[in-house]
Amino acid sequence: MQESILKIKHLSHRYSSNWAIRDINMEIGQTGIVGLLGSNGAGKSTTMNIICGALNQTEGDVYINGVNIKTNPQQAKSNIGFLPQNPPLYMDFTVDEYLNYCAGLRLMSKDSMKQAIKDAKERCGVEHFSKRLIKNLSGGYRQRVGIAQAIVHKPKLVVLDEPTNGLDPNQITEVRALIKDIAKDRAVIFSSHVLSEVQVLCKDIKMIENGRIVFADTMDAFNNYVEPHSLLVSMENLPPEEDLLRINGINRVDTLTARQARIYFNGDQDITERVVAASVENNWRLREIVLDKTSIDEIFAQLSNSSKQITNS
Ligand SMILES: Nc1ncnc2c1ncn2[C@@H]1O[C@H](COP(=O)(O)OP(=O)(O)OP(=O)(O)O)[C@@H](O)[C@H]1O
Repeated sequence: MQESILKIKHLSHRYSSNWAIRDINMEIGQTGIVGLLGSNGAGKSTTMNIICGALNQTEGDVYINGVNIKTNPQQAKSNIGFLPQNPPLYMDFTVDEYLNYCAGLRLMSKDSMKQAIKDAKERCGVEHFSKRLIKNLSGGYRQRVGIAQAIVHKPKLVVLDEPTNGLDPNQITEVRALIKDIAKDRAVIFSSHVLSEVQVLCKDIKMIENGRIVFADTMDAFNNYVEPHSLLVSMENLPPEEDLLRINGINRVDTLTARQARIYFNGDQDITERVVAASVENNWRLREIVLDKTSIDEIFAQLSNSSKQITNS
């Protein structure tokens, strides 16, 4: 079996007296995108900084392609590309100067550097700005340059800390497409506090809250978990609860007002169609039907409270 590109064992970190992360375990494969989702202060940056060797952990181990980053940092880091939350861009460098400098830091040979920089620029769509000063690029293009420095040495693992933060909607779409593209032939782990972003990009999700992993599974499993199980209806002729309970799949009804009820169902999303059909058939005069979507804050609260520690990754 192929070695996982990233393995984290019992990772904990304490800043002075406060634990920022506690007992984090995870393992990710050689390709695909993994999303690290967490609210502000959850511990995403701390985890990523340790994975990339930018911060020395208090406890636990991180292996990059089987190599322990603490005991063998140079070899482990050769397989990592990192875009920190505040990209380390030099505003007075041109794109070419900056990427040359970064390739040098990666100890690339002069011979391989030229082609590698050309490849990274092409991949990130910045080749036409090669001679432009970074300070004269838009936010989206600066982020592309940040990603180009993270892939210039062709690492097997790319770590991106909130890569779309602060970008406008078009730039976000472009950077997401770029992330998808670079993940075709390597593993990418990126952090975000935006659930929809993780949903559109990732095959696996790790949710971190208060420094602990509270959910780790596939995106499909997560979507199942957060699927709505209740809906709100408003009807001119709201029927008695027992009539609504006769609709297949409904297991509870709370009448809220003379015209409004909350209906609980078994998770089968076709329920809305059946409610609409029953309403038409019985002249209940449906005015509104809304699925109760769980907000990201509620999901975090639920997962943190139930301490759902799934570590089957
Ligand atoms: N250098 C530091 N010294 C002391 N405490 C820190 C330091 N860096 C982070 N923390 C604390 O550690 C916890 C985790 O922070 P971290 O930056 O890892 O979270 P995050 O999920 O990346 O949040 P954000 O999205 O706001 O960056 C927070 O409580 C934060 O205040």
